[in-house]
Amino acid sequence: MNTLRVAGGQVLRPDGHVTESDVLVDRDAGTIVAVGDDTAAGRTEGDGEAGTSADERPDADEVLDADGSLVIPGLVNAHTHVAMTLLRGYADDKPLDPWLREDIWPAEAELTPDDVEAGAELGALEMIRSGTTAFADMYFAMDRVADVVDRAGLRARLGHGVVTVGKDDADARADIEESLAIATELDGAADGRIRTAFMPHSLTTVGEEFLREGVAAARESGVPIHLHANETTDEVDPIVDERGERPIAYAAAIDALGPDDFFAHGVHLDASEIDRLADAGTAIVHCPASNMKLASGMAPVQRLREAGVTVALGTDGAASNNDLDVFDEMRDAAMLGKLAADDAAAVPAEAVVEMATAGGSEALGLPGGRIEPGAAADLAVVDLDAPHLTPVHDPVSHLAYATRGSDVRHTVCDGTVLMRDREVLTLDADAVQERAAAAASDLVDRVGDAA
Ligand SMILES: N[C@@H](CCSC[C@H]1O[C@@H](n2cnc3c(=O)[nH]cnc32)[C@H](O)[C@@H]1O)C(=O)O
Ligand SMILES: [Zn+2]
Repeated sequence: MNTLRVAGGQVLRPDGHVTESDVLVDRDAGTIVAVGDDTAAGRTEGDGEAGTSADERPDADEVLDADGSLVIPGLVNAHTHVAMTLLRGYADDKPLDPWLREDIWPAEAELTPDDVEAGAELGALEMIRSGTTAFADMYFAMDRVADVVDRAGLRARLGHGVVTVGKDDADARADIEESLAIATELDGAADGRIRTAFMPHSLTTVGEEFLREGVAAARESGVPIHLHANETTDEVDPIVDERGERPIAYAAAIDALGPDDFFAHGVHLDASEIDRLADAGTAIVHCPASNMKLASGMAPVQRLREAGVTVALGTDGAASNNDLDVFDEMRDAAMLGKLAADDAAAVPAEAVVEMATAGGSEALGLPGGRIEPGAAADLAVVDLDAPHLTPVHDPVSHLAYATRGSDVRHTVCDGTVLMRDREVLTLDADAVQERAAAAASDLVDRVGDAA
């Protein structure tokens, strides 16, 4: 067996407890084979090594030193538009609708596939650096994004975002076809690390007949559905006015509410919608930073979780966040969840850590999210040796409230080390940053010329 040992750290186990353990990984299979309790005998279960220091354990083909560190499942960013890193800080301080129409969509109209690739590379770099190993992406030029995911070594669920409002029937249909085609073509790419979804942008930006057609085709090929739902009152009210039903009821009526589907935001949900989501098994991806920045509102996270809805976390695009750091998202989710519930006990530390790990994997239907034998070897190793992480009364508290993405020292996905001692191995960090900055500056020039 070709092995990787993550040695000498404290490990976050699926039950939320932390133990001093090594994690042994089968690099070829990309899975965890053993998690040892470094108890009196100092042995690693299933591996039989004595409790010696990392350097003295020659049995593994590769060793990652996790001394003084916390080993956690790689984080899951369950909703983003990763190439929007190019638009980070481009347009701020506006509500969703004018922000999209006046600033973002005109800029995206000038984006080339090369730009999308440059932005996706920058996003991949940022995610690896901050311990994220899996993400869901809704954008365009997705073949380029898939290529970046493959090279970067990440895991992803990818889809082409469809918008039909303002388009004639032929263009609208072409956008739907593109999303369905991409979902078929890219599924299983990057040695199976890439899965796909049909991704209509939202229930208001895609017309009903197109939604029905696309969803029916997606169901036929077994492809899950991802869309923005109940993000703002501007989006909910017209559906209620025109149809006399809430958005989640509408989603159910067009067969878009299934157990493998995952909806972003879910800010403005009433009790009947929460029940419907729970009954259908559709997950909600909570994006607290984006919801605060665009003043969209506060998602009822505590109520969703109590109802049994799977809740994951997403950053949304870097233009509405403005970073891809899931540690920030955990803290924001906890803070905002308490404020929304008017209860400091709501959305506690364990809940946000679960949402960022197992909840994310479950929502996306991707492996990972748990450190246990047989699970995918997707890991982040957090360096606890920092003033803002001292002392360590409770590591889970630190993950939710004090850790930053820059505290991650190693990142592993599918058994491959993507970052070792803060050096990203799969991407040339300097080149990626330079290329993205140049692409963004050219883009702004082109948008200016087009205006
Ligand atoms: N094929 C579509 C592309 C849609 S991709 C997904 C879209 O979601 C947009 N987006 C980013 N953040 C948000 C958000 O918070 N809510 C709704 N849309 C967003 C993003 O800018 C992008 O235009 C077209 O022809 O325009
Ligand atoms: Zn979004």
